[in-house]
This record gives sequence, C-alpha cells and structure tokens, in this order.
Amino acid sequence: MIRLSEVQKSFGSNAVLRGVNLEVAKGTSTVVIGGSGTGKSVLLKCILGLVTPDSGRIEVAGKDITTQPRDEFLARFGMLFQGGALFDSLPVWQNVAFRLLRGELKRPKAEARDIAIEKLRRVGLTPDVADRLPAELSGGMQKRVSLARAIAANPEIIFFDEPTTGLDPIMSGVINDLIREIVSEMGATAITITHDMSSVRAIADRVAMLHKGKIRWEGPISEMDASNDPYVDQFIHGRAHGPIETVR
Ligand SMILES: Nc1ncnc2c1ncn2[C@@H]1O[C@H](COP(=O)(O)OP(=O)(O)OP(=O)(O)O)[C@@H](O)[C@H]1O
Repeated sequence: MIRLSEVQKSFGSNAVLRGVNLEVAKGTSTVVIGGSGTGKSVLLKCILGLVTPDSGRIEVAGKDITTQPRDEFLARFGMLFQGGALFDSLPVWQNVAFRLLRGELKRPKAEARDIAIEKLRRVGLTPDVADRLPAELSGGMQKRVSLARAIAANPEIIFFDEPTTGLDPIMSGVINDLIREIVSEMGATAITITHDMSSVRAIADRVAMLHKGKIRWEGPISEMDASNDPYVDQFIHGRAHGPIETVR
C-alpha cells in the first residue's frame, strides 16, 4: 500500500502539490491523469524520495518513507521513464540488467545476463536482441527494452511515466496490454502517468485526477465515464472548453 496524506510541495511561489491524499492498494494499478504541469511527475518523485515534500506524509507498506534506508527502499521500485532513457553505449542486455550489475541488487554477470534474456522474452523480444545497441532498434522495441528493465529485479512497485508517448496506436496497444499483463502476473503495485486515454482504460484499476494541486477525483475505471465531474469529463473527452483553463 502506498499512502499519501496532505502532501504539499512548492517550488518558490509555484504551489504544485497543495494537499494530496491518495491511497494505492497493494497489487493494484492506479493511473494519474491531469493537465501538463499539474505535478504528476513531482508526485512520483515525492514517493521515490527524489523530491522532498514541504509537509505531509508518505508511507509505503505502512512505513514513513523518510525513515527507510535509501538504497534498500529504491531497490523495491521499478521505473519506466518517459522516453525510455536507455544508455546508448550499452548493449540491450546490460541496459535491462543495469541494476543487477551494481549496487544493492548486484548478481554475478552470467546470471544477470540470463535474467535479462528472460525478461526480454517476457516483453516479446528474442535473445538475439540482447547484444544489439539500443540505437539499432525501433522505438517500439526500445520501449519493450525499457519495460524489461523496469521489471528486471521483480519490483514490488512499478512506476510508468508516459509509457506510450511517441508510439503508433497499434504499438501503444501492445505496450498497454503488456503492462497490464505484467502487473497482474507479478502482483506488483503500479502507478502510471499518461495523457493517453486508451492507456488509462487498458492499464487502470483506479484513476486519480490531479488538478490544481489536489486529487480532484479518484475512483475505479468503471466509474470514470459516469463520474459527473466536469473536470474529469473535459479531460477524458479532450474538450477545449470547460472548467479547466487552457492556455492558448
Ligand atoms: N525541480 C524543480 N524545480 C522547480 N520547479 C519544478 C521542479 N520540478 C517540477 N517543477 C514545476 O512543477 C510543476 C509540475 O511539474 P510536473 O513535471 O510534475 O508536471 P506534470 O504534471 O508531470 O506535467 P507533464 O504532463 O507536462 O509531464 C511545473 O510547473 C514545473 O515547472
């Protein structure tokens, strides 16, 4: 369980999070939606301890994150970064096994390679991809490699930041399905940030909408369309007009 209570964070005069309350139950998948710049990434960074909130409390599995030893704590997370963030100079398998080759999760090299190949297979890539460089792969394949890296250490919690950005609709669908399958299969707790409504529908058990620094609406995906919240409606239908101010 991840629990945020009254989390606030400002950067100078920019009050980004203004009292966020959110609970994500163990083994469930929550998608956070909201306009650009509403603080979705800042929210994930607060949970990871990369950004320190000004006030409020964040607990993971019942423990205040500020009391946890850093490396051990981070070892429990997997992360699919926006844009993939693969290391260009490392072959695919070393990208996938990155965290298994150093630090808290270090394994012998041959074992790390075997795990990388198994995870590549899990995301639909054949072992011959392992020794290629990321630049030799298509965008969709690179995204799969990033996904394999996110799950390489069997994390309890996985964050997906814009997992389908830059992919065509068919490849987006494939990645969404893979994320859903992997999260269910691993029993992982997942939080995803996306603007892609087809991703929201494919990945989410629950949806939370961040607006003006607070969770405006939160509920099961099955109730999103009938939320009767004008902000949610405007967002999910991509309407230019409504209560959410748009900058032109
Ligand atoms: N380290 C930082 N220093 C100063 N301001 C920051 C910092 N990180 C984020 N911000 C500000 O916080 C606000 C929220 O940013 P964030 O990246 O969380 O938005 P987002 O909802 O993820 O947006 P997008 O959907 O466009 O990725 C922005 O106004 C941003 O400029």
